[in-house]
Amino acid sequence: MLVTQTPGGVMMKGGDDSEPSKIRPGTSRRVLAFVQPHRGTVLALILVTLVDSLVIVATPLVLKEIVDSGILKDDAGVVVGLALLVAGLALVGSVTQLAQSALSGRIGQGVSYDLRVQAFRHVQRLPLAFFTRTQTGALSSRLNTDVVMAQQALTTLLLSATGTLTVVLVLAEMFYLSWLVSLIALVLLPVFFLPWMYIGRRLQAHSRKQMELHANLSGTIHERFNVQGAMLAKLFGRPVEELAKYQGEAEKVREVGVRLTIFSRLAFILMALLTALTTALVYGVGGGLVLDEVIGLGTLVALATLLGRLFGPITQLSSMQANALTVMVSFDRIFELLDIKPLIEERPDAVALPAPSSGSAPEIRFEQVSFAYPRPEEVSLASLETHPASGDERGRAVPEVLHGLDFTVAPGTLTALVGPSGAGKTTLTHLVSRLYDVTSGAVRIDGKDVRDLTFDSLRSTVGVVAQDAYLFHDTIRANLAYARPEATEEELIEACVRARIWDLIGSLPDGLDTVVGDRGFRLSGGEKQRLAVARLLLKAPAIVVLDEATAHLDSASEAAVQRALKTALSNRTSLVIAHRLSTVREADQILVIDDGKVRERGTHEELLAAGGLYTHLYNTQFRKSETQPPPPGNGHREHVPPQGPPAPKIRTRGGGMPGGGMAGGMPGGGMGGPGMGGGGLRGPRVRGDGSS
Ligand SMILES: Nc1ncnc2c1ncn2[C@@H]1O[C@H](COP(=O)(O)OP(=O)(O)OP(=O)(O)O)[C@@H](O)[C@H]1O
Repeated sequence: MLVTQTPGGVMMKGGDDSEPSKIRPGTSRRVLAFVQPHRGTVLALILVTLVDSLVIVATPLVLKEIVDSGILKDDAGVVVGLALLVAGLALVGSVTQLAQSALSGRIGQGVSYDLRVQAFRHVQRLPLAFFTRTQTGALSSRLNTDVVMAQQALTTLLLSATGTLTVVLVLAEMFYLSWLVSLIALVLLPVFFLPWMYIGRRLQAHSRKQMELHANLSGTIHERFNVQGAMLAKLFGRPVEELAKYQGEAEKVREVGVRLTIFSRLAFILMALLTALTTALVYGVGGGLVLDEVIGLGTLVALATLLGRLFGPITQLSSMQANALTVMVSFDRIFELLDIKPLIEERPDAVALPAPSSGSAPEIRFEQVSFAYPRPEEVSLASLETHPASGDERGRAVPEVLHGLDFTVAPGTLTALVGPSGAGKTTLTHLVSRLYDVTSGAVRIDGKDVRDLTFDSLRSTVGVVAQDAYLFHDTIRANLAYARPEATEEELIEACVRARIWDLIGSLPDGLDTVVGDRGFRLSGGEKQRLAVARLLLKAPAIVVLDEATAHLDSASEAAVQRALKTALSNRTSLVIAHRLSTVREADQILVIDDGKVRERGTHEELLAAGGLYTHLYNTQFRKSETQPPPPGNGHREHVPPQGPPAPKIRTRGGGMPGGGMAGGMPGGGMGGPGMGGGGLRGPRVRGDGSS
């Protein structure tokens, strides 16, 4: 282990094939803070080691007495009595050794548990921007490999530190018995010490390398063999090249594994050889001293026994420095993660948003909102990015994506966002749920800046349905209950009925207990979105942010999704990134976003009449999204009522009836199916519907 002092800390290089790591100042203090809660166990470990060391030094003394006072004096009683004592000491020694392992394990595992939990809690608090830059494999390696390394090195370090006590006591006893034989016994130690140090370093470097390689392998498997990765690889991948790359990595694992085995065995052989050679030397020289009657036979036996207990702890001492540095490096890599400041935090004086009174919905207000995505160095670690932002990028100013947005979404109304790709629509919606915070200006809900609200109240007020709904690899029930764990079976079913997905779930052999597959891939796009709507309905937020699916669903599925969404949006304030004509026609307000600004605003008719960017978008995008009448439902798809002529646009106030029957959640009712107007998202609005 090469250690260099640098102005900013200590550099450690663990061998040719391991990267040098810089330990930042203050790391040892932080490591000690983690050990501090376990100081009682550390004390117990020291006490147990003391008992063990006493047993180790007592046994040779008893053996000496067996020889000198028993065997040489022909006293069978002494021989038997002392032999029983040796057996008793051996038993005590076994118990203390077991206790030593248990205690050092408890400390090491306890510290790694604290570290793991603290790191997980911290990563949970990091903003979305962190996850957009970080490679999951690198993060999981930091949370697993480094924690394991820290734990293993800390456990070994504790054992070797307490082992010092044994070395001191054994050496003291050896010199007390015969300083001459003891000196001779230690003569070979320096010869073996250097190879030992070398082997220790290689062992450590190789085991670190092996952990990194395993992390790489599991990263590759995770990326290539999740359902989306597998699909991409099947469609575009080059299996031969990919296999060759994997083989290359697996080969490195094999090579490092072989070297690890050889070096571990070498360490063992070296130690056995040293003990054997020293024993030979001690008997050779000590035997002569016995013949010359300088020392007694019992003393020689005691010395030879002590030798066997000396080299183990000495070997551990030789790797103490390396272990201490591994502890520091591993901890420091986790501290680095813990030191990323969560950009988006709940203020200490945050207030809960009062729940809207029944039948009312909150207002959303964007007040001169400008936004730039955070700079890489504010949100992530270069070492966790697959292709770390270059030094240039990390220092550079980031361009503003949204500029001075100023608009209001009135309570209970639907605002549709339209605009060219990359205009900033998704970014804008992220500011409502605080996935990002504004750079200047404010987003307010019922007059309150979202940054002043508690996370809990914001989460329960704002519900989001993304374009590609994410589902955990779990049962439908677990995925739904994620929104509201306390939901009853009846509530789950009701949400599914209202989201137009119960027909499907009810027809599955396992019903709600069906596993949806990785990321919900066993469901169609439309089914997944309806499941996401059911999840939203269970959560029952007062504000809905929705990104309409652009993917082409078949028309029956499309109709079902539209009607599910209609239920989801009724009586709620909604901000919808619109991709369908039916949605923009139904919207109370359309905001045309272009280059991060609101270019035009108004209703569908007003904007068409103005003949600006909206008219262009209408001609190029929305007209195309008009859906054809759906075919009759089948098997998995729910029944869709026959399509009538496009229904006139119906506006209702105060929960009026026409066409808005969907809000009640009854399948099949509604505004005459999907398509222009009739398939719109609007259910009955309670208030604030100000259009003609
Ligand atoms: N995480 C991010 N970090 C940095 N820039 C981003 C990030 N996400 C989006 N951008 C940039 O912000 C701008 C607005 O993107 P946004 O996704 O909001 O557009 P959009 O209008 O929703 O587009 P689309 O309709 O194609 O989804 C784009 O220039 C995009 O490249």
